[in-house]
Amino acid sequence: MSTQEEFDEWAASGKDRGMEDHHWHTAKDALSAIPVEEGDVILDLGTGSGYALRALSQTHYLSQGIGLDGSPAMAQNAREYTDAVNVSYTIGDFHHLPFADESFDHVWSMEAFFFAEEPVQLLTEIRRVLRSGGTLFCAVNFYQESKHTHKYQDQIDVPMFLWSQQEYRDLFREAGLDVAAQTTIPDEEIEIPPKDEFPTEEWETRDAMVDRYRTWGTLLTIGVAP
Ligand SMILES: C[S@@+](CC[C@H](N)C(=O)[O-])C[C@H]1O[C@@H](n2cnc3c(N)ncnc32)[C@H](O)[C@@H]1O
Repeated sequence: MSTQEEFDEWAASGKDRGMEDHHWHTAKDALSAIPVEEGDVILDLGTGSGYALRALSQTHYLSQGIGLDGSPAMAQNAREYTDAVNVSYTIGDFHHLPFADESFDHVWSMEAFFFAEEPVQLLTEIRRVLRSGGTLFCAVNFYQESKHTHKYQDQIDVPMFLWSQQEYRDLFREAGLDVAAQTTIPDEEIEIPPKDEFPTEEWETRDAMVDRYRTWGTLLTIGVAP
């Protein structure tokens, strides 16, 4: 199955909203750290339900927010979830961004990066469309150190790449971005049952669940265009 087909199915079955609810636990902290200034233009790559731009447009005066997604069904759902005039959603492949050089102040991407077939090409494209001083906020929960997320690859029919924290930093730099910061954001909202309730349907042990959500949570790597 192609990535587009997979996510078209997710959008049709309402999983886009499920992802939004779940990702919001840590996305809200990461989004609030983006140094958005009045009139900024923001790009959301692999936008899914488009919630990140909806949230930013409610708290900041954006000149424009554009969400790009490879799944037409995801982009269509995202359009239907908002009537904000300065936010739009478009279909496209994030390896070939249909935007002019230096046209964005910030790029946001959550839980989408690891679907790239050519991650360095994706980063190079992001570097190209960012203005000098512009930022990339890249949030992922599927990464090398968070070993209890590795099983996610078995639950989805498209290949995902598994980088370490160091590899994210190295590849950002290889694409011409400075690394401003890297941090992990714990998911404090997910409820973790007491020890005697394990195993659950999804988790073998309580320790595994704590490791996944509280210890490693979401990896946020922040790049800056020089
Ligand atoms: C796991 S979802 C995350 C959606 C949203 N960012 C969130 O936090 O809920 C990954 C999204 O990336 C999109 N995607 C995957 N590969 C893509 C590509 N090559 N170009 C554009 N979008 C892509 C998928 O269609 C999907 O909507």
